[in-house]
Amino acid sequence: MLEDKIIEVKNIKKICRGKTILDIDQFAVLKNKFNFIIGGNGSGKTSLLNILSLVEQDFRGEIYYKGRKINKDEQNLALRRKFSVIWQDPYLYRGNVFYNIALPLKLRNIEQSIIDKKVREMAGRLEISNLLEQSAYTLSGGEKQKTSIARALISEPEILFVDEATTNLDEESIYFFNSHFADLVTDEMTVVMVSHDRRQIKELADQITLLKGGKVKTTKTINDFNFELFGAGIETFIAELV
Ligand SMILES: Nc1ncnc2c1ncn2[C@@H]1O[C@H](COP(=O)(O)OP(=O)(O)OP(=O)(O)O)[C@@H](O)[C@H]1O
Repeated sequence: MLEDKIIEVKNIKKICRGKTILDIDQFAVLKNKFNFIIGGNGSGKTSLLNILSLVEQDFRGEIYYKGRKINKDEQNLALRRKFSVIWQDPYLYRGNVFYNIALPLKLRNIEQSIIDKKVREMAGRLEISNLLEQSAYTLSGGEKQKTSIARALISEPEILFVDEATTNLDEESIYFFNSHFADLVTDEMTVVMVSHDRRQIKELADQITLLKGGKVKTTKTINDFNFELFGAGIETFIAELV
């Protein structure tokens, strides 16, 4: 059966200062799945994530949302509000943790009593309830990342983009992220994740796309990997790729 494509790009070319950093004929994000983008340093993972999440609209080629072509010259605010991004280096705003988590709901004009309830609920799930009144600037790296995850999830995005969220975290925080992340994401959510973490890939991935030199080297669903590598195990295969 054909998988549902929620985002698709075709004939993508991204050139920076005369250097082609992305050159992709076709790539699709599968709906309600964990889509992993992997590859070595400088292979174009973040550049592709920025295009898929509409953070970057300056590129050659077409991008489609549920089969409908997106006009890159427009702001596409309504569509962007359906997306959330978790960055490698969390960017937090001046103000306390509550303010930071609540912001996406405020921007959507949600009633204050509902905001209070949702923020407390989300903070509880990420085990940062005790930090709600603390200034975001005084948080540790792990606490900052948890706050940014809470902020990304609070608006219940249709697509969650994650760019190497655990790279700067210590072992304990990585363990927390890996063991809680699948539960924080709802079944209706689509996830696009750039990651080097083999455990994450092994435990979460539905589709894996390998980039090399700005090109898609391979895209496969996890079932195809299992079929092809029966006996070898996905871990061995991923080890050779990243
Ligand atoms: N604005 C820019 N100007 C010039 N070169 C750029 C620009 N943005 C990205 N690049 C280059 O494009 C290539 C791909 O970068 P990108 O950040 O997408 O790679 P990546 O796979 O995410 O790498 P990493 O794993 O190191 O984060 C790199 O060689 C990078 O130096």
